[in-house]
Amino acid sequence: MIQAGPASIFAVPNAAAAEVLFETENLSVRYGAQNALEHASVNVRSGEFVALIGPNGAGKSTLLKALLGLIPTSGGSVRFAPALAPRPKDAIAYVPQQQTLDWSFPVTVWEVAMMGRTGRLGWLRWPGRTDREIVRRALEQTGVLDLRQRPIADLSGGQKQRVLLARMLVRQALLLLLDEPLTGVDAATQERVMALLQAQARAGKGVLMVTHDLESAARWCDRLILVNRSVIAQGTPAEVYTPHNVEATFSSSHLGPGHEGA
Ligand SMILES: Nc1ncnc2c1ncn2[C@@H]1O[C@H](COP(=O)(O)OP(=O)(O)OP(=O)(O)O)[C@@H](O)[C@H]1O
Repeated sequence: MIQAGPASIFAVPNAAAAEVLFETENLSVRYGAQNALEHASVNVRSGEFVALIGPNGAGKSTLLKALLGLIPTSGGSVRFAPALAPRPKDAIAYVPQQQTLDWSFPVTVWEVAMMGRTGRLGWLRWPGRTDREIVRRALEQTGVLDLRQRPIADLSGGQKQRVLLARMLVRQALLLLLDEPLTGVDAATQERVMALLQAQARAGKGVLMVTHDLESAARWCDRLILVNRSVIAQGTPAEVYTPHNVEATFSSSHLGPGHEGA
């Protein structure tokens, strides 16, 4: 049973006028002989908090990486809104999976968050008072301001995740792509992260978050995209969160022998 949560309380503001920030059409990605993603047609509008949900190996990270141009696509297209199109990488903030990063790097929490400003600062420009204030506010919002002098290697998993969120916030990007930001965080922090991301969407950003937590996504997000190599269903939680769709998305049979490409 899905409880009426924040997602159903707040409709997407002025949805008709909200700008489509990106749109994929029949996007496909292959790794060698393996089809990781097939014919995915999805979009995210400004003002929307969207969850990308599926089991391990479903192609969720692949979709984010394809959007960012980090991996080659094998078919289909990605179209960005004019506001993002000139330099999509500058207008998109990406939070990769925590375990893909090197946390032994000798930098402090403050320095990692400030790295989110470097794209805007450019070479040879020292962070100014505005940059420092933006970083301070982001660390405060994510609840790690008191850890700012600590080396990142000393942090717990949940604290690391908060630092990554702070680094994302300071980018002040239009489109936020997050790969499993709820991994390793406790239940209370999960709610805080979801509230923070929803607030970003309400402020006009587009947010696309990979998660395995269907229940939480259904409570907080405006739309869900269920994926298992191809898009199984997409729509509002009420439309999409059905036993049939959950079964179709998470049943291992979907990733049977056909998972290998021809
Ligand atoms: N660099 C790569 N080379 C070869 N195969 C890859 C590569 N990256 C991913 N794959 C494969 O592509 C498929 C989709 O992987 P992807 O990482 O997108 O899944 P995911 O949905 O993000 O999974 P998870 O929930 O486990 O993070 C998997 O079968 C994976 O093994």
